[in-house]
Amino acid sequence: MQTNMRKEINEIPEAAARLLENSASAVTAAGKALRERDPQFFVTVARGSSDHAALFLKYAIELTAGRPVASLGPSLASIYGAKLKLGGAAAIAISQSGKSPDIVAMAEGATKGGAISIALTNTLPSPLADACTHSLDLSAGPELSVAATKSYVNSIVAGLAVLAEWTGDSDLDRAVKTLPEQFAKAVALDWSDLAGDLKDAQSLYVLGRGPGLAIASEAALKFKETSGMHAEAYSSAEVLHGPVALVGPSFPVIALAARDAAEASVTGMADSLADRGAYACVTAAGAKSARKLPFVATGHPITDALALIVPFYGFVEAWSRGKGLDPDKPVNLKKVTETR
Ligand SMILES: O=P(O)(O)OC[C@H]1O[C@](O)(CO)[C@@H](O)[C@@H]1O
Repeated sequence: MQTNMRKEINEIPEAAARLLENSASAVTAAGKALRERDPQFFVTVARGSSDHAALFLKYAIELTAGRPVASLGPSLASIYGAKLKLGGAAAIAISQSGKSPDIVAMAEGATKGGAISIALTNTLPSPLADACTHSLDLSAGPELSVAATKSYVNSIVAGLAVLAEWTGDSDLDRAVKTLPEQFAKAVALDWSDLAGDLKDAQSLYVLGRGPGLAIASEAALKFKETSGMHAEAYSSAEVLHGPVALVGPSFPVIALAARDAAEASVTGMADSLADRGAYACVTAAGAKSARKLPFVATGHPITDALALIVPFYGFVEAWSRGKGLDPDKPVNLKKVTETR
């Protein structure tokens, strides 16, 4: 019998298509509000997979719109009661459930502080949607597996749709609209060869750059959640500032290169680690020494990174089962994590 996680990975293409269809008017409204406000900077409010979606959108906004984006620690509002001055800013709050108290408190604080605030949530109505000036229904459908998959992908698709609408970036808009078909190709990719390569590892790094770092962060979290595998995400530049000392034959590296300006540097990093005797693999056709992982080239530098998570999800779900674990029920976790 298929796990819920596997079923939900298979649903990613249709969930993205449903989101794009259902959210058209909310995307238009949020884009219009951003054009009117012309925010000089953004803040994000999110935790876990949603925070990795926020990191992806941070790079996408900075690269596309040239506005800096900062991640807020929710304790600023929920514990410290800090009053942030966010006039002239926009806030993006992301949560599948829309109800973790600290996320809601921080989103409320951002709205009260003067930000135009956009909730990206799979649950409407929800306290998070109520706390924000705008909300978008992620339309991912019920997500029963504790490990988020389709809601993570749809959080990013929703944010990119708003970004394209706000900035009038027609290339990005076209790329977002083709995502359901790109995801359908990505669902069919097979990374199962990795299982044998990683079997002796106790720990590993997932590397990326730009939007790919957000995908690497999400992949590292999923290794921990579903497979009891210690994994950390690093920028392929940051890892050189110390952490690379741990890499070796039994401390592998998975490098997630997208077809963007960072492709050569991420691939070069994977090749140089492989040349030094480490196990390294990379999503790049031009890799010389690192093992090549298959990927879908979406034709747009930002959506290209997003498509990388789909075959990874498929791999990690199977790997978890192969270890005798249930990826739907990670140890010590519940579907809705409420923090304060
Ligand atoms: O101060 P808090 O609420 O514990 O949150 C800190 C965390 O919040 C984030 O900024 C967003 O989740 C993380 O990067 C950081 O670790």
